[in-house]
Amino acid sequence: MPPHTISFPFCIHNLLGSRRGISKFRSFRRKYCTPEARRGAERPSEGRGIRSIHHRLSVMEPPSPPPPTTVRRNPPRRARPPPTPLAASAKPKPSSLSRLLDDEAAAASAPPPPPPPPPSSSQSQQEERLKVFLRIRPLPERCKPVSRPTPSKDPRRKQPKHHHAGPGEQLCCLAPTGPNSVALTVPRSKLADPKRGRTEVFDGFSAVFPPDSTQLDIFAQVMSPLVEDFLGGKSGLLVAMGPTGSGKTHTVFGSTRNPGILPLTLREVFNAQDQNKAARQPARSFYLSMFEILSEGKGERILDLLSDAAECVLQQSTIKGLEEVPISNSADAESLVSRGILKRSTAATNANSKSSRSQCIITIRADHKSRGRDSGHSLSSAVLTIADLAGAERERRTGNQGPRLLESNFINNTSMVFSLCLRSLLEHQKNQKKPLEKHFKNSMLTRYLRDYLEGRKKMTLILNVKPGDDDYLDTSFLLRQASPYMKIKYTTLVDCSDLASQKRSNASLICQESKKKRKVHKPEVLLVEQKEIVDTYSITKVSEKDEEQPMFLNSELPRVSRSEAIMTNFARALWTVLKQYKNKLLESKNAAESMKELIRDKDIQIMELKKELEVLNARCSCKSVPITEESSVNQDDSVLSGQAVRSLISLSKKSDQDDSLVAEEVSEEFSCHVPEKTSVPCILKGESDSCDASYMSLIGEQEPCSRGFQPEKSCHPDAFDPKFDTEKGSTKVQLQVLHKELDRSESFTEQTSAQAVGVTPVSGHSDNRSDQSLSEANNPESLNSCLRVSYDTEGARSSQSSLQGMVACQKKPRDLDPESEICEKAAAEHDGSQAPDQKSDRGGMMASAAKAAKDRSKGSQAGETADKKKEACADGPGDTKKTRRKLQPAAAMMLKEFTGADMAVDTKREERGKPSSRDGNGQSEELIRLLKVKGGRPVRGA
Ligand SMILES: Nc1ncnc2c1ncn2[C@@H]1O[C@H](COP(=O)(O)OP(=O)(O)OP(=O)(O)O)[C@@H](O)[C@H]1O
Repeated sequence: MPPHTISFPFCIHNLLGSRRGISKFRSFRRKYCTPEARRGAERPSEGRGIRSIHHRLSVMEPPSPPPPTTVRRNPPRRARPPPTPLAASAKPKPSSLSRLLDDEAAAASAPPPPPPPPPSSSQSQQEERLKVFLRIRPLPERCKPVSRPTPSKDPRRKQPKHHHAGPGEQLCCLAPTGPNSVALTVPRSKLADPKRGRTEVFDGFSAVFPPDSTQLDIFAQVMSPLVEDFLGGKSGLLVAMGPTGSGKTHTVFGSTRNPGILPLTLREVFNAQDQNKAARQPARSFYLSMFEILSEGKGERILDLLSDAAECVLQQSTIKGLEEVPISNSADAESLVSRGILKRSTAATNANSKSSRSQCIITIRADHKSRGRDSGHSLSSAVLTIADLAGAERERRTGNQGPRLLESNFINNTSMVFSLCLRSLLEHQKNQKKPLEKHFKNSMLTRYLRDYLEGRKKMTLILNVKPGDDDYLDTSFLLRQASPYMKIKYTTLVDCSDLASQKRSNASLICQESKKKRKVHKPEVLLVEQKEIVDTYSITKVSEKDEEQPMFLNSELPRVSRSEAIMTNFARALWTVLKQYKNKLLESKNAAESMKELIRDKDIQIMELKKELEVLNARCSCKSVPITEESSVNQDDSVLSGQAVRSLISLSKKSDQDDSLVAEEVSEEFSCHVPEKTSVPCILKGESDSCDASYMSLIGEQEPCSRGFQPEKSCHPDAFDPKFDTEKGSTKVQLQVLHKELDRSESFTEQTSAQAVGVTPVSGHSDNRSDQSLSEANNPESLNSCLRVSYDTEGARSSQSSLQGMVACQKKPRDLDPESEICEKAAAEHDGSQAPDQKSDRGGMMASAAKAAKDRSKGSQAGETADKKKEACADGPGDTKKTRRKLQPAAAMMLKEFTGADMAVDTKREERGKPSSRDGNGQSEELIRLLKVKGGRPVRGA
């Protein structure tokens, strides 16, 4: 009995030899042991006791090693049988004879079976999957390959002993197990338990090329279908992937003696071209471009390998600045490629003596010229792309350092991004709810190959692997990574590979989608709409074509939605900016409106002032001023002015001490206008005083006329203090007075002319000397002379005698002018009371008016006087020219001087940033202007 069939307690009982144990043992043996075992157990040689146990243990077989684990990846699926109907399955099984009879009868009566339906194009397209080929590179010659025995499936079979590689030998970890599968065995050194082997079988490849495969074999199976599609107008891509030194470059470019896929493709293409020419089919023109994507430091760069031009720029999936060289035969094309290979950046690493440091991409573009010309449709061109990627590297194996290490990082990153893109596509296809991740954005290579990586164009992968034990990790990683890609389906391939037309079709989709949404968000997509109109116009033909491709449209929806989102965001941003501009416009519009209103108000004010002025003019012209002077027109100016000044000085001497002080200030101020370089400075001081007085008397005379003031109140000389101007409205009054003066001058001239013809003007004050003197002062000629004294040095010289008289008058005013005393008395009598008699003494009226003005502006005069003095003094030297000008009519000149000084003061105040008191209501300037215009009018008789 085999010992392993007996449990331990029974052995003990057997050994003990007890009856009970023996009986139990026998019953157990009868029950569980085989007859052979029973016979063996009953053998006489195998007695009882310890000796028999030892014997039994010695004959026990040694334990066999555990069977190796085999993992199958991508096993081919078997088709399930169609489910049988329940009724049929419920029937009792017929006998074999009856079955035969039934079959014969059915074959005779049944119609012939319909032929299997041919696979439709859509079905075949749906079935089309990403082709993944595997090429196993031969081991280097120095390494003698040692084949590892394939693991036996029978666990009972004795497993062969592990073969240890001798010197110069290398074990292979990868071996093809069929046309589409390989077995990857974990090397012993990598096994956690050396006694347990582990093998992975990768199945489902389009083809597995063993190490002894030739380049032609590869081309025939891998590249030929792509070339056929390309010549048929379809784009295609072949990507060579694999770890460094696995033979990617060898596979793509080959060598002179052993040309790779690219030279063979070029030969194939031009062979087909020759055949087309022979068959007189429309010829195509081909263009070749070759560039590399490399990393020098941080960023990625694109370099054209066929031209000396430096860098190219990647814009979406188009490379700007890339030269496409037209090729007419394979030899030229191959030499071009050879030159490009020489330019490609390579470096020696521990893993490969000529390791590629960049991703190299070669494109062959076929232009269908004749088709475009004849039909008038846009040209379509197919592009065949071959990409030789730089192999993933392990730092430990390559021993890279410094810039090489940076290159390694770039290469590995690009490989990873490429793999992620395919992985995402696969997962998206498995589960449509999973979005297609935008991994392509993370590298230039994937951005360029976006259409292929998102399943819109056909791609083929060729995995290059090294079979050595040392390369197990690289090989395992690549196989695990890439074997799922063969499940990627091509359901929606783009027929037309023309990038421009594809973009247009995308635009048309955006247009259609936006049109739908426009109903909902009308104002938001207003700007987008305009853009879309242009797009729609330019893509009419394409949209017609799109209607015939519902499948394509379905696949484009995610992309379109993304583009739409971008456009919507753009439109929103634009809308916000426009809103802001609109608000600004409204603000400025409101500001303009308010300004307009302000201007309108000002205009109204000006108009009112004008009207007021006209009314005053009319009133003044109605009231004729008594002019008692009969022949003073013909008298000497100096005499007249002397009389006038005399009378005024007498008035001023009658005023109180404060008034005289103010008058002194005023005289000082006016004297400041006198040029310093005058020849008679000592006289001018007194002259100016007298002139001021006369000037004030003139204005004072007019004031009751124009404003109805009481004559008793106007007898104060301060009434004509220039500082009175600072008060609001005073300017208006003064200028009105001046204006009246102008009118008076005119009327006086008229009267004078009338006197000359014998007409004596009627005046109630003709017998009054004071009035006479005032009327003399009112005379333009006398004024003229007075001003001549004040402002014109030449005039002062000419009338020196009269000035001397004026100074004398100033010294003894009371003696010289007793009339002034009377005036003063009258003023004192009527001071503070209302005496509307306009025919009363004008000197008293002036004095009272001046006093009232003085009281009003006394506080503000002190500061103002100082300012004015400064300003006037500053203007003094500049007034030299003024003093030398020709004599003008007194009123005009006075007005000019007055307004000019005011204007100067105002201008300076404005310059100092202080608002002018005269411009408090903005009317002074306008009035001055008007009066200037009025003053500039030629005075009759002047
Ligand atoms: N199938 C092959 N038959 C003969 N020699 C090969 C084969 N594959 C590769 N080789 C040789 O192996 C060496 C490395 O190959 P290759 O440069 O093509 O590797 P690679 O994958 O392009 O490496 P890398 O990614 O570093 O550029 C070359 O000398 C090449 O001749």
